[in-house]
Amino acid sequence: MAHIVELENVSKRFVIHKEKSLKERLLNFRLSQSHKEDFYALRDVSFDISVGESLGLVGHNGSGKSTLLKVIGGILYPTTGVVRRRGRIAALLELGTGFHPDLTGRQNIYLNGSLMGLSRLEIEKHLESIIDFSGIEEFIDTPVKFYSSGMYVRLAFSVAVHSDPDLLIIDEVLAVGDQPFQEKCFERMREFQKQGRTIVLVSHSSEQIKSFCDRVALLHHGELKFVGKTRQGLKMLDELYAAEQR
Ligand SMILES: Nc1ncnc2c1ncn2[C@@H]1O[C@H](COP(=O)(O)OP(=O)(O)OP(=O)(O)O)[C@@H](O)[C@H]1O
Repeated sequence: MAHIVELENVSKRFVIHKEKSLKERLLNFRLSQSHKEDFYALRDVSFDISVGESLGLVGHNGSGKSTLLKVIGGILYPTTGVVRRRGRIAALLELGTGFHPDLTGRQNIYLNGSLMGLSRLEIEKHLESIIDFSGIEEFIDTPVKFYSSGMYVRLAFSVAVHSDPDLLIIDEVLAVGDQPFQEKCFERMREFQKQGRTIVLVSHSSEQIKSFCDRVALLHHGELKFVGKTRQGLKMLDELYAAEQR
């Protein structure tokens, strides 16, 4: 089957700042209070995502899921390794990504839509439908800095699904939407599945992953531990969690 994304030995390094203890400062005869350290959020991750599949990305807090989504979506460059992707991508990442706080909801539809690859004409064509799906027409001319997190997600999801993506990337964000809106989103995502589009979903809800994903990729401390059948991956995730609790 054709691949929409190929990841080859992808690593992502961040530089983190650490406070020195007083002892360390005295022993090193240095007065600076912090030092820099390399931290690998992803290590040597390789796998492919096939056209039309729904892949769940699972792992504990801090395991590298959001970082990997950003690398897949082209928002972050990998430090080493190669990412190949095809088609139009719509990414729903951390709240507020791709939005300007001082602009209104309506203005942000133009901003966000163009970031997702829509022309002004295409945005105008879908404008009413985007506003309608979001269910926040009353606040559409209010600056988004006054939006609740649920309102942000409503607008962001609506723009994303109207951008005609080949690959839809969704980080945890849907969790902040209320139950009826979440159901509406999953309904729309199921339509996407039927149309043969590809979806990558991060969720801490095993039920959501089980009911929605054909396969899962399991990250643990930045390393890919498993890619394959959803039930098997979720079982491994539980085992890793149990091992860490011991
Ligand atoms: N810009 C950054 N600078 C430094 N460290 C970062 C940066 N972004 C992420 N990290 C670190 O990389 C690690 C992985 O973060 P990431 O957000 O990808 O995890 P996650 O699996 O999505 O976690 P969660 O389930 O809690 O959302 C974490 O330790 C995080 O602190």
